[in-house]
Amino acid sequence: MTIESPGGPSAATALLDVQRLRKVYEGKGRGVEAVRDLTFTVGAGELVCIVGPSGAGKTTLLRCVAGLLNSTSGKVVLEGRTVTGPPPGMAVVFQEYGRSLFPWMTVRQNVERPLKEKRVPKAERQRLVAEALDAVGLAGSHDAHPWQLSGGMQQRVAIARAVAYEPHILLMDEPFAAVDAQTRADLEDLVRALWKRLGVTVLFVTHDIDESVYLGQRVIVLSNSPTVVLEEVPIDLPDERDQLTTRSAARFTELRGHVYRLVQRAKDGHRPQD
Ligand SMILES: Nc1ncnc2c1ncn2[C@@H]1O[C@H](COP(=O)(O)OP(=O)(O)OP(=O)(O)O)[C@@H](O)[C@H]1O
Repeated sequence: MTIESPGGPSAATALLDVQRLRKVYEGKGRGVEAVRDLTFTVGAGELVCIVGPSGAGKTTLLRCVAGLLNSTSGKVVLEGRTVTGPPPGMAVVFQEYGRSLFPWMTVRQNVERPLKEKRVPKAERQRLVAEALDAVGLAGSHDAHPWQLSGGMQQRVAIARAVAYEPHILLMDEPFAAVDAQTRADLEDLVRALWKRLGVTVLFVTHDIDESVYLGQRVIVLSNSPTVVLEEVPIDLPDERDQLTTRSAARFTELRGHVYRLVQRAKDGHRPQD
């Protein structure tokens, strides 16, 4: 099987540029080196997935990219500016939708809240909220409260909230890990549809190899902690993807097998120079 050499834009043309990122958690007496040396770029409008074994430092990486955690060394540059706190052009969807939505607010109020903080005028806010809820298939649930919705619907609200904010880049940290398989498939297709429709750049972290190949234009495979990039795998599947045809294509199986073997080697402690 042929896998083309790593893709990815150059640092000069990248929307997101992660340079030699290192993160050591300082504990009592000793530090935990979660991320050793991560370098990669994401171009404007790309959909890139990150996979790696459990504990590989995926969440640590995403929190550094989102400006929620300071790195020990190296830097994250978004749209030409070094990230030192949550950047204005970024939205994040976390795995724990239950905790990310305010239970006392309606769906509409949850989606609207970041727009109020951004001081978007009322009429514009109403339009953005209605469009975002429509786009995720929740046009009829504006006045519901999160606790009245299923887990999958709650995650749709979290996605709508991120999309309404009109981010330049959307970070997603294992967003579908807690929903059932059928809902997960629907939400994967929703992410692809929104990405195409809105032209937003997406960085999607998952431990699910099939999901990374199905969603991504490129898959960045991380080594075991302390983490480095093991390989960047371009996903040369047709742009039109659907759960049945794409997942049963021979090329999907090849790519999935390739990423699977990389992750297995990562679990065994393989490093790029081995
Ligand atoms: N606050 C912290 N203090 C100390 N060590 C931490 C902290 N957060 C994470 N770690 C350690 O850093 C490493 C990477 O953790 P991280 O949660 O980023 O990995 P992950 O790839 O997201 O894991 P998973 O796939 O299981 O969610 C692990 O060894 C973890 O124990």
